[in-house]
Amino acid sequence: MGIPYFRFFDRHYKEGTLIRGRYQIVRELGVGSYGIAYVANDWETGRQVVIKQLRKTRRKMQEKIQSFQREAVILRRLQHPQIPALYETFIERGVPHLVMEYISGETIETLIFDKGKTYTEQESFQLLRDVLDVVEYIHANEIVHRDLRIPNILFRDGNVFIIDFGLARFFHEQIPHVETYVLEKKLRRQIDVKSDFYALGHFTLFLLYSSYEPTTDEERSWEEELSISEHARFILRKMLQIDEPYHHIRELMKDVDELIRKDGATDVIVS
Ligand SMILES: Nc1ncnc2c1ncn2[C@@H]1O[C@H](COP(=O)(O)OP(=O)(O)OP(=O)(O)O)[C@@H](O)[C@H]1O
Repeated sequence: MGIPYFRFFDRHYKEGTLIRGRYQIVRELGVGSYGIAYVANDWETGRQVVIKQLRKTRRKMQEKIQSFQREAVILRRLQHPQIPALYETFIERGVPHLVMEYISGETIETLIFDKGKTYTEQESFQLLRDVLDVVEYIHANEIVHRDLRIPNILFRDGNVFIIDFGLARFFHEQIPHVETYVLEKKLRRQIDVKSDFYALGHFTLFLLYSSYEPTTDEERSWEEELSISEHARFILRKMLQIDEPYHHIRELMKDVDELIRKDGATDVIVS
C-alpha cells in the first residue's frame, strides 16, 4: 500500500494555536528549506521564542531529520549572547520541533534592501569585525557555520547576532560527494573555516555595494566597480580565495583590525 499523500503536506500552525499547553503562536516567520519558523509566546517563562517545525517533504526526509537534530546539538553546544539559545526540542504529532531564543533584530538583508541602509568601507569592515568575534567563538567550538549570508545575520541595539545553524557542521564531519558541487557551492559548503571566510567575503561585498552608484550599464567585476582601498581589496581577495586564503580567523581579524584602525581618508583609493 502506498504512503497516503497528505502525509507530505505541512500543517502550518495558525496564529493563536497553543502547543504543549504553553507555546502560543504569534505569527509565522518564514519557511526555510527544512523548517517552518514561528514566533510564539511561552506562557511558562513569559518570553517570546522561535519554534521551528520540521517540514515534510517527499525527498531526503531522513537527511532533513538529521539536519534538524544536528542544529539542536550545535545550538546546545554554543552558549553565546549573540547566538540564539536552544531551550528545548520536542515531537508533536510525529513532527520534530526546536524551541529557541527569539532575536528581535533586523537582518542585514532587510536593512539594506528594505530600509535602504548604506555602509561606508569603514562601517562595512567594522560590521564584519563584529561578526568575526562571534564566528571566532563558533570556530573555537570546532564548528563551521557554512551559511553566513545577509539574511542570517541580525542587528539589534548595536550588536550582531548569527542565526540559522541548519547547515553548520563539526570540523570532523564529512560530506559525501563534495566533488560534484559547482565551485561556488564547494567553496561555501566545505567543512573548513575557509568556507565561512568565503561567505563573509560575499557578505562584506553586499555591505560595500549598498553605497555603490552604477555609472554604466556594463556589468563589471566588484574589483572594477567598487571604489575601495588597497587594503580592503587585499582582505577580500583572500577571503574569496582569489589569493592565498586565510587559514585561521585570527589572521583575518588582524588584517581587519589594521584596516579599521586606519583613517579611511588616508587610504589609496583604487578604481
Ligand atoms: N532565533 C531567531 N530569531 C529571530 N528570527 C529568526 C530566528 N531563527 C530564524 N528566524 C527567522 O525565521 C525565518 C525562517 O528561518 P529559517 O532558519 O527556518 O529558514 P530560512 O533562513 O528562511 O531558510 P533556510 O534555512 O532554508 O536558509 C527567517 O526569516 C529568519 O530570519
